[in-house]
Amino acid sequence: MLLSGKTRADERLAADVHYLLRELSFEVFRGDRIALVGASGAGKTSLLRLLNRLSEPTGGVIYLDNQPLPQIPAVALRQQVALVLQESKLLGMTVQQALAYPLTLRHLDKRAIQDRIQKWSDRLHLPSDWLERTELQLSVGQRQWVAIVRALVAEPKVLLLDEPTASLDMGRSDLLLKVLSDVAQVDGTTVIMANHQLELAEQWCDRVLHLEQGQLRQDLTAQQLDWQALKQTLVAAETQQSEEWD
Ligand SMILES: Nc1ncnc2c1ncn2[C@@H]1O[C@H](COP(=O)(O)OP(=O)(O)OP(=O)(O)O)[C@@H](O)[C@H]1O
Repeated sequence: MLLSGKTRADERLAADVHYLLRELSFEVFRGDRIALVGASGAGKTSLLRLLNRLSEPTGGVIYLDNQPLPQIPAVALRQQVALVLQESKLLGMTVQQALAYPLTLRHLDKRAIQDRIQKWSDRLHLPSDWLERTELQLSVGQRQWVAIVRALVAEPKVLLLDEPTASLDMGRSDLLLKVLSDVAQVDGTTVIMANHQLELAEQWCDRVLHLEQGQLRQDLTAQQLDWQALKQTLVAAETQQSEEWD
């Protein structure tokens, strides 16, 4: 997957236009485990939304396997690039229906759908008594877990996660990071995870994209990155923001 080109301000409009993301250019590869980090408001969610075409860029092009995203039909794109947002909805479906939905869109037969759901429910220790529940009968963390299972059931090429551990307890966070490592290393899935919890990012990722005010400040391997300096930069940016908000 490649995001290239520059979202440049039209000079006439420059004074009026505020770009959420600017001059971003990077390429990600099969099996990458990428932590997307940055202070609150840096543009992490906006970038994830662009990568699965929930939003459109005002300039520049995003490619998946050399194909510009707008040339890929929406259903085909969503099968290849799955996004788990911070607050996921099951859209009135039961958990079972929500897990089956992306697979029915692919016209898999009932048996194959059930096998796939069973496989990922086992890998992610999804309790079977959740399957008949609706989102009203799930806690925020449980809903988040179902959304993660739903994304994995689809077995996408690229998995995008926005703060997936924010509502999870430590046991589930650890299990998630282990499964995400496995899908990247064994299945070749590219995983991009926005995460405020740097200690989790550090133990899991092999590469870091650091956004600052909508621009890519660092694109480094986990080994190259100075984690202590990154932490200080993020704390300073968030302190400055909270002073501005007060
Ligand atoms: N729909 C929108 N319209 C206008 N501005 C928006 C919209 N969505 C987000 N923003 C602004 O874009 C900037 C980036 O927001 P974004 O949610 O991408 O940041 P983030 O890095 O994910 O933050 P957080 O860590 O708090 O989730 C912020 O200044 C935000 O206020």
